[in-house]
Amino acid sequence: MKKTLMLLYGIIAYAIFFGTFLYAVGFVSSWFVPKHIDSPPQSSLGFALLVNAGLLSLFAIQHSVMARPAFKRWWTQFVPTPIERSTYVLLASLCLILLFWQWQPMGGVIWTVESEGAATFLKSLSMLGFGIVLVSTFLINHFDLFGLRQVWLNFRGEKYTDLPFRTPFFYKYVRHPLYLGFMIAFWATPVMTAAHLFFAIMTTLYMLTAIQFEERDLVTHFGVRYKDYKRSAPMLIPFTKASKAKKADRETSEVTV
Ligand SMILES: C[S@@+](CC[C@H](N)C(=O)[O-])C[C@H]1O[C@@H](n2cnc3c(N)ncnc32)[C@H](O)[C@@H]1O
Repeated sequence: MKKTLMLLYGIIAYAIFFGTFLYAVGFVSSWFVPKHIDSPPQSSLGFALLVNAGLLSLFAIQHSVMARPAFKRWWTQFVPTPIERSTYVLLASLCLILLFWQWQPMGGVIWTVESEGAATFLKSLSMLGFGIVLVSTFLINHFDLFGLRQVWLNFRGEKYTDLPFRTPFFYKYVRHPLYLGFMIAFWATPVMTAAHLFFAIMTTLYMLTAIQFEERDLVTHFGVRYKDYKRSAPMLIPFTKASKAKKADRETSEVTV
């Protein structure tokens, strides 16, 4: 019974996540959804900046703090391990739903691309970005990232096994294709408003920070394989050299010699 309830919880959390992801596409692209990033402004610029910064920070803190191994060790004293990831996914979705609901549009256009061809190109690029995000989750393991694998294994009475280190497809070219996909999706727009620009800057800064924490954990978890990967694949921009990692490595070996 308990296992069935956990499976149900995982499925509901996943469904809420998936709906939130679809809404996010509409929210950022100002398509189809009742409230989007550039809905008509209702408050002063100062108030809007304050509220939006708060909403984005809440998501960033939830997403980063709850993903750290130390937090997970502490938290699983209270939350059963099989539903830890589903709960993380559910809380992240709730933070995003709050953001969509309370977002304060700002008005003010920073740039507009007049050419119809260029505008279509930018819109398509943004969709491609979201596509890269979705494909990347499947390259790592979509059902594990969103908690379904954990509740399914638990339901079947099977032991959870950690995901192996993998570098399929996009991961051969960059170490963080999922974040790169989001950056493309958020920056590629024919009409860049103040609200959209603020969203793009804040989320990009957040992802650049999150990468630092994530890579520290990945080096601890995968050891030398991830260190080698940092030397061979660039962080975000394909076909650039992973020079920073090389330099850091050189400095480490100079210190240890
Ligand atoms: C939300 S995903 C983002 C992955 C990556 N930062 C990206 O942008 O594509 C985060 C999870 O992916 C896992 N992960 C990241 N790179 C990986 C790799 N090369 N092989 C296996 N798991 C990986 C980490 O354990 C982390 O829990």
